[in-house]
Amino acid sequence: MAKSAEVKLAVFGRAGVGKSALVVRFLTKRFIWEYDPTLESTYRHQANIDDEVVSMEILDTAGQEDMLQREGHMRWGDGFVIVYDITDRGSFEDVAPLKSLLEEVKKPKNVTLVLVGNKADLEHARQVSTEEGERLAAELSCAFYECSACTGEGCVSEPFHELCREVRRRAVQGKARRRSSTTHVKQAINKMLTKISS
Ligand SMILES: Nc1nc2c(ncn2[C@@H]2O[C@H](COP(=O)(O)OP(=O)(O)OP(=O)(O)O)[C@@H](O)[C@H]2O)c(=O)[nH]1
Repeated sequence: MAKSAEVKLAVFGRAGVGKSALVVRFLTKRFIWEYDPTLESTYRHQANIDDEVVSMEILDTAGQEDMLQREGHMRWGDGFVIVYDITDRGSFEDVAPLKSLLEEVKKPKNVTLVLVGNKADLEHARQVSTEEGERLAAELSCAFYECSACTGEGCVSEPFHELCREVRRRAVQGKARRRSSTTHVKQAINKMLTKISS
């Protein structure tokens, strides 16, 4: 039987960058032109990723959420998609502060994220180059994708799947570390007991 895992993903980014459009494109392979500005929505989705059945809970946050809500959503998530709009430099400038807030809320080692530049179909209106996106992702130590929720170009599924992979990798590493430190403690106690009894 295939292994299974549950992963909670939250999607952040300035209002209007296309968070809802991306999530809906990922889940349904469709694009819907107009959405009500999101209050917040949660979706469930299952995918087979590297021979593991991954159950995702995806939270599409509201670009205009307040700080308290934002921090709550950051605490909730295991992994994060930060989205900017390649035709809106301001949305790109929001990315680094979002990462810093994530690090404050989660502690740096618990922040697993991918960066997505959306609206790649609007090349004529581009304000952020692909190289700038790549550079920022390198600074933030995360994977980077450019895509279009509108046309589906740039493989919209990949950021979500890669994020699940990274969350799972880190969970497995964390478990191994905890197991090895438990083993060390057990060995130390055994040593002490051997000494006392000899
Ligand atoms: N051309 C183009 N338009 C897009 C794309 N993605 C989203 N849009 C449009 O951008 C607008 C905002 O999209 P939303 O998905 O509502 O953005 P959001 O980030 O969820 O916004 P909030 O819910 O207010 O935070 C809508 O009019 C979409 O049709 C894209 O890839 N290309």
